[in-house]
Amino acid sequence: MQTNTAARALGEADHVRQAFETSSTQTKEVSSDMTDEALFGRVKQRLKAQVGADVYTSWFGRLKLHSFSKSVVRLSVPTTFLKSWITNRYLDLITSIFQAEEPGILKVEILVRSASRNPRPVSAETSPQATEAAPVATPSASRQSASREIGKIATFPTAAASPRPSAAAPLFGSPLDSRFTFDTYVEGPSNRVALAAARTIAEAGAGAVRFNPLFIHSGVGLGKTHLLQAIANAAVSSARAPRVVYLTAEYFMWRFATAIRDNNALTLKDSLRNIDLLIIDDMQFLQGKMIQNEFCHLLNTLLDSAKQVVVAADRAPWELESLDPRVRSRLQGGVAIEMESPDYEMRFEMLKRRLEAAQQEDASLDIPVEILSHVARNVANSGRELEGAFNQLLFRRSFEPSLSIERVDELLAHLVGTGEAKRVRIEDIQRIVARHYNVSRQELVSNRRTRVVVKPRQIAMYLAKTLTPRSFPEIGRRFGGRDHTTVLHAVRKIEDLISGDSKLCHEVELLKRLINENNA
Ligand SMILES: Nc1ncnc2c1ncn2[C@@H]1O[C@H](COP(=O)(O)OP(=O)(O)OP(=O)(O)O)[C@@H](O)[C@H]1O
Repeated sequence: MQTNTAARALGEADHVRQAFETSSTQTKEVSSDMTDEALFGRVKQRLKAQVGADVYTSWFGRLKLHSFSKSVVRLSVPTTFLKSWITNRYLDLITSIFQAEEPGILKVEILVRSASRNPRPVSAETSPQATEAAPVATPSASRQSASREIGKIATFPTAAASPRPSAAAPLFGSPLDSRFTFDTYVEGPSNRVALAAARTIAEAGAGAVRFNPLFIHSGVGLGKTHLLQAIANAAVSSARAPRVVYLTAEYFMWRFATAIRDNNALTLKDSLRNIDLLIIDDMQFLQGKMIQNEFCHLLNTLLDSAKQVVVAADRAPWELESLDPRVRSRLQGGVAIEMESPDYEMRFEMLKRRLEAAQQEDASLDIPVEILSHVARNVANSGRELEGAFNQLLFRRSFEPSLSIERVDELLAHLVGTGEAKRVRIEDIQRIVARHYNVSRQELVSNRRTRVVVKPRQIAMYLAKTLTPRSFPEIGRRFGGRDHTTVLHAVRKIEDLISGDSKLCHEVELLKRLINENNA
């Protein structure tokens, strides 16, 4: 019985399995005489012919070829939103076009450009040896380096960074990084509620379920993994010794696909049902009908037997459109908490703590407080960028002992450039759209429902979603306290209109240009 199920599952989960076997799969090599760009050019032509010029311009105009290795093609786009939009709606089509052009291609991946351009710098704190000691078989390094997982040291060890394993380990799953604890987590207004919920769960005894599931969401690099691992680290080292499993969604998929292939899915399912605390990171990456089905069963079993589940993703549960509706609905049944960007005080504190940790290993290390403060003021996007800035400074100071503020600016220009000052702001979008349609910004965020205001408002919401990393609820708040479903509706409506109305499509493209120029 298990064999039959597994055989069926194997067929359905094939794409997942293949994704994780890039290094060992015997696949036909892509012909060497074919230039990658030429192939990509042909794929774009076919794609345009299939979806029409307007849709193509709206969604694929900024699609670029990132890399081409054996059977995997990686494409890049500038925003997470575009990535998820294209992945959810067009990835199958793009894959089939690539395969029609070149049958050796097994998989197409979409990456977010900024993440692939700025891999996390090698930390002074990481040891190269540790990268050799991956505790479990892992997906190929090439997949990791190309994915948004860059810098996620606590999940899959990569060549760029590796975790410091915890002394206490969870049952199985992704390794925990011992540095990701509540003690090293900086608290502030943007994460206070999430942190309180996380502490409560880590401290609760078995069965003392409070918020179930707890769903934490935020933009990239804002501390979700750190918080999730802090829960796991605290729980596994507590006297109660609950059975804890921490997994990224990708690791969950890989474990399942491997278990199905090896005919031991039942054992895996049994071991997962017998736990006290399940923590899943990067939920947005859970794919595949069969795998989602298995996840749904697991979720139901754990929730129904009052076992705690904690999930994190880069967006709210109701925005996880690629998820099976049953999974989404169970995830929505708990408590969802959004974390926002850290403020200056939090950023300064994060840098200070990093310096203190580095000084414990080398007391001679020092970075003047005015430089820390300057960096905290200017590198404003995320904890990950701050970490990159800090490592850069530490590295530089070993051979440039007296760094001036100007030199710091020079060294960190790439990070400052992506900071809040240069990021597209919702206020600018509202101002530019309002001016274009001859309405006031106040009207855009007001309750007025006349046609002359509704359409520009919907366009502004659509642009806010496509040009900024803000979530639907956050955009709703910035548009006069509207509900997230109103924003979702506006984005869908404008997308539909654009695909059938070339005049509107040009208008929106023009607005995008104006906003980007304003921001240049
Ligand atoms: N509040 C915080 N206190 C201390 N460190 C933080 C905090 N927030 C983020 N960081 C640090 O920033 C880096 C990135 O954080 P983390 O990987 O947890 O982000 P994430 O939200 O999971 O990112 P992604 O969306 O890419 O999965 C980590 O080194 C983490 O320790």
